[in-house]
Amino acid sequence: MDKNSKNDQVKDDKQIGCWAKFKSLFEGRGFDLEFEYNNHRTAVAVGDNNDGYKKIDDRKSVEKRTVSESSENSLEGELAGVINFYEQFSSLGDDTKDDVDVWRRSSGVRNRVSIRPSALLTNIIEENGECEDDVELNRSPPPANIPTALIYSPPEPLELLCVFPERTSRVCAAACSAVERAGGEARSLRCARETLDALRRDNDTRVPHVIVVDARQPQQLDALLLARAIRGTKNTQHVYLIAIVKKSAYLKDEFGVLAYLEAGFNRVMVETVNTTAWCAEVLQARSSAACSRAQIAATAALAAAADRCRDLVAITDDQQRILLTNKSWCRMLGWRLEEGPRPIHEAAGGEALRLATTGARDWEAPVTLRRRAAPDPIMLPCRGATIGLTKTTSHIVFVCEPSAGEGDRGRGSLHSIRRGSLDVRSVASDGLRRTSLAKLQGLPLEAPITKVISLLSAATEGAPPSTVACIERAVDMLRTSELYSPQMRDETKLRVEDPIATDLIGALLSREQVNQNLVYMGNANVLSSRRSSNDSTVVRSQTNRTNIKHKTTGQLRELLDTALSWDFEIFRLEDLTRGRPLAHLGLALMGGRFDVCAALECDERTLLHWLTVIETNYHAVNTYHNSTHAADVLQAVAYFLEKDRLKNLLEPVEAAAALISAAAHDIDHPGTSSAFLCNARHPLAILYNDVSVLESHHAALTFKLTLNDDRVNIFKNLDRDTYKTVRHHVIDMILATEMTKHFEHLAKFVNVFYAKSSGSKEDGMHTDEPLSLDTTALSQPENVLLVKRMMIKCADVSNASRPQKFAMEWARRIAEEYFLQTDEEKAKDLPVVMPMFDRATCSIPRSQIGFIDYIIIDMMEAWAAFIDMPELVNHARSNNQHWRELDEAGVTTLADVKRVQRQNAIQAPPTTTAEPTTEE
Ligand SMILES: Nc1ncnc2c1ncn2[C@@H]1O[C@@H]2COP(=O)(O)O[C@H]2[C@H]1O
Repeated sequence: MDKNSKNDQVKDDKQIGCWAKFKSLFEGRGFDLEFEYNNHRTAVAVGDNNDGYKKIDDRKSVEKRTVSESSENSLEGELAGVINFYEQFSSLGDDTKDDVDVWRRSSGVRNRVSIRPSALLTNIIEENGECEDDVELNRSPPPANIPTALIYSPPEPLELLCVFPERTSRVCAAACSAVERAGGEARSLRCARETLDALRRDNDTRVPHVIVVDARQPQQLDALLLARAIRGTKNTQHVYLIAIVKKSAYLKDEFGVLAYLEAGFNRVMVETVNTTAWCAEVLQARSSAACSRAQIAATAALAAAADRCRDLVAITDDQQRILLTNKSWCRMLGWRLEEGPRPIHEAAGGEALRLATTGARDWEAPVTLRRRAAPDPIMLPCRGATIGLTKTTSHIVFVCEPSAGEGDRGRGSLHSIRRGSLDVRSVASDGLRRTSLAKLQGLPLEAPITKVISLLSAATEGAPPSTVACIERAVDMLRTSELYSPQMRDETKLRVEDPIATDLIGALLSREQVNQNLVYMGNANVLSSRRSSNDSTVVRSQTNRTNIKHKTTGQLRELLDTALSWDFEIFRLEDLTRGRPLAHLGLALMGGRFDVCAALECDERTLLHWLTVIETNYHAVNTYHNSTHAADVLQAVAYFLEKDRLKNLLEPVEAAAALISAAAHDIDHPGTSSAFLCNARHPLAILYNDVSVLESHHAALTFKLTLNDDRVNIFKNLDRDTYKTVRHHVIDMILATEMTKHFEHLAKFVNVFYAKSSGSKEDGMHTDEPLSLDTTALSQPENVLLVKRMMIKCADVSNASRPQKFAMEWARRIAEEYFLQTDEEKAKDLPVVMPMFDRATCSIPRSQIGFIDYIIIDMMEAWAAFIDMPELVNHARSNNQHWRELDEAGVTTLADVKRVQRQNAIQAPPTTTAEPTTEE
């Protein structure tokens, strides 16, 4: 074929392909069309009301082409219009390999329809919405190995359509009579127009098995043009097309058949009037057509199956260009339902792809998939296979198992988890929910835990059964929402052996002690009169109290000089300051050593006022949760801040925030627990919805008091951003003191800063392995947050890690406070949060042993190694031992403990009583 005729052919292709699409897709539907070619929008269209053809050039000029009246409704007329359009259209470029994109606007929605004019099979791709039927049938070649059951097709009466311009054609008559002899049915038509009309009309009911086209008289019937038009019509892929040619023409050109085959004919046949020959011919054609139809239907069924499965499926050609993807693939990776052929490596990588490219026939390996909406790839287990009828590969199939998804997964098996539905449609039946869920699925959101589960799931592939079982267990645990909820390591033993410890730890760690079914108490202020009322925020005026002068007597000064030692005499400070240790110690540490005033750009006077207001809002009547406890926690935080690890880590403003949090962390503590407040329906519990009641109140009141009055507002000179940062840190640290989240904070800290050093057992569940400190994670701010939380938490319960005499006094004080709560609960007929903490029966040593064993030791070990302060653990262990000895010695009640304390005091060198040093 010379270049000119080739070009003509190409042009014909375009015309026919386009025409066919016009006819089958747009006719009568009132579409507005735009064509995009080589990304150059220009073009055309069939007008809304069949008013002609428009040309819209570069979206600016609109040229209307009206089909002449005379040619309207005729095949020639329509073709003429389309040819006119295409002449202009093809002048844009001659690269016929490119798809032509047609933008179809209908009901305000723009759909892209992609047409490849030069292809025998015209692809139609709809960008929005579901594919149309013809898309399903056209889009992929049959797989190489279609199961025979799927392609079995029962014999059916033969349908023949003859297209012969000559009414009295003998060839046509012979063909028709052969069909009748074979028990089939024949129709004959005379022109292309009638043929195409009939095909469209009967498209769903009577698509013939065989169409015979008379190609002997091109002037009367352009057989090649018609063949292309037929192939461009819906549901005609399986039709067996026979071209009838003259013997002379047939014999003239040995490659002449190629033009027919390219146009869509299946066979070129020399004219014959022999009925027997025709009979054999049509029977063979029927069989071939039926087989082709069954294969196409089977392909459609397999494609539908792929679309409905939750695995992500992609099929490539031998060049690894993706030809077909299923809906899960599109949803998960953010692809459109049908994308033009694109290299798989744009979407996938990893071992699976390596195996696919090295010619493996069948493989299972992890694949990494890139999602359009998310920066990080996901790793999934993938099974793949190469398909080919012969030794050469025609297709490569990738089936990737989604990791845990929504929907109907079963529990307990990794397999079932991996099979968790990614198909959000399966979990909702109504369209609205489906849409919004589908949107959610497309959001670029993924929690790290999801990635972890994906990775773990991928790691099971090919792993030994013991490892798979271990990973399954791990994934099961990770899937629970209560990742950090406390689980006592030896709960049974604790319960059986020590109900007191169980009581205490249970109360500290769990909110379940709260009984929601209580009878309403009537009076919301159920706090006893021994505690200040906090049913409304208490902002006590400090006017009659403020004049604390930063003047200290010699003794106090001497004591404060030791403020940064771990055996700091906190109770002596309490005495020397007449129960106002916080302001003094705060001024010494925050104003002096840590220069919080410089960090916050406030003067010392403001700091002094602030400390005073904060201290005033602690309840001196509380035996434990008073300002001495606040001062003690402040002192511990200051001590920790002096450690090299933290000194080098925290900015001055962060250190200031830590000291502020420590000082204020229990402000206005009522001396009863959050559980008590919830049970009593206290206004604070109502205000904070029973969630983190006390801690929320401490944080909120701190800011309320601070911001209320310029004279105490230590934040007043901070710029907006710094204030926000400080506020964030203070709130975060105060909230971290909530004991129900104890294990959450501890586990996060340990997970981030400790690595298993060696000796890990195969099942990975062994917990007593040596941990080695790894501080590389400190470069990330969110991990520094974990450090700060851990710091205030350890400070908050550091009393058990103090030298023995301090630990004992704190234990006595907290026990007293617990007993008071129990007294009050009983008096008010409230549920008793810690029934074992009854002053008559409770063993204080045993409560301390439990507290140290279950709360203190692990945490202090982690923290002590981090800041290099072994005495934290040493003191805790020796206190534990001491309590055990006291327990064995029969020490039980408060009175017993006090007696021991007195004996110890007599044995210890006397301490001088200090003069009060503050002026009021
Ligand atoms: N030595 C101790 N013995 C028993 N419980 C304690 C001891 N020290 C602190 N706690 C508890 O630990 C809790 C930590 O947070 P709170 O300060 O709110 O309340 C504290 C007490 O309930």
